[in-house]
Amino acid sequence: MIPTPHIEAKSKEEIAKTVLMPGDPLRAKFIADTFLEDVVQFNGVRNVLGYTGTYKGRRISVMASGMGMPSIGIYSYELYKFYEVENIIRIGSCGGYTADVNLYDVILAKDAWSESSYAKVQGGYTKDAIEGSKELNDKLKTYADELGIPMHVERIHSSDVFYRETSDEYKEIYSKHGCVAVEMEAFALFHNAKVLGKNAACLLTVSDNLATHEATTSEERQNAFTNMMKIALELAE
Ligand SMILES: O=P(O)(O)O[C@H]1O[C@H](CO)[C@@H](O)[C@H]1O
Ligand SMILES: O=c1cc[nH]c(=O)[nH]1
Repeated sequence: MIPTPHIEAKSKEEIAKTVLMPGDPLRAKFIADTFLEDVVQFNGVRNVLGYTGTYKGRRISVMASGMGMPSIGIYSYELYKFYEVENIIRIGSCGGYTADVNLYDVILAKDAWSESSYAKVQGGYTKDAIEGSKELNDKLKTYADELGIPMHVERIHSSDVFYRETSDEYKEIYSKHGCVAVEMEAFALFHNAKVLGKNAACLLTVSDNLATHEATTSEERQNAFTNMMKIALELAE
């Protein structure tokens, strides 16, 4: 089924086997403009921009996921299943749940904990946490070391809700479940990879902190999170 309802690339050859996936389409464009050569845009449907190019002479793609699990659920499923993509690395922003993670720190998700029904509804998976790919995570740890970029390797929270009516639940999610930060997509991405026999990882940059109330601007969230991008780009083949 190519093209798919949400991706207009006409053949699987237009997309590399490894895809970096930020939530923000303009972060995808920023990565293509800043780091890639010989860039070809393969998707513009709904302005969910996707590009393939080379990094240090090696091929890689970058495409946005949109925000939330339903959205990354669609894009990652179509990339894995119909375009035969093997590896998707989410590169997102996150909110810290503890003062131990500072603005701009990079976090590699060991696993994602969630209250979401995504995995149960999609494939009958009833546990509340899913691990990222060990193979991808080992490579990402090596690249972070080689680049001299410090990285936390921790459990994260994938939430369906950005704005909650009460503001203190994060304290229990941190103390009871061990999640050091919150984002909105990794649990669904890890689930899709698991059911389709593919690989997924998630690198995050701390954009704000619920414990300390510090925050970056929307412009910084789009353009300034380059450390996680450089680590992930090393996966180009
Ligand atoms: O910066 P991105 O990758 O979009 O990730 C985070 O930012 C969005 C919320 O502002 C959610 O998508 C969340 O997961
Ligand atoms: O999902 C997210 C992302 C960044 N910051 C948050 O508080 N939540």
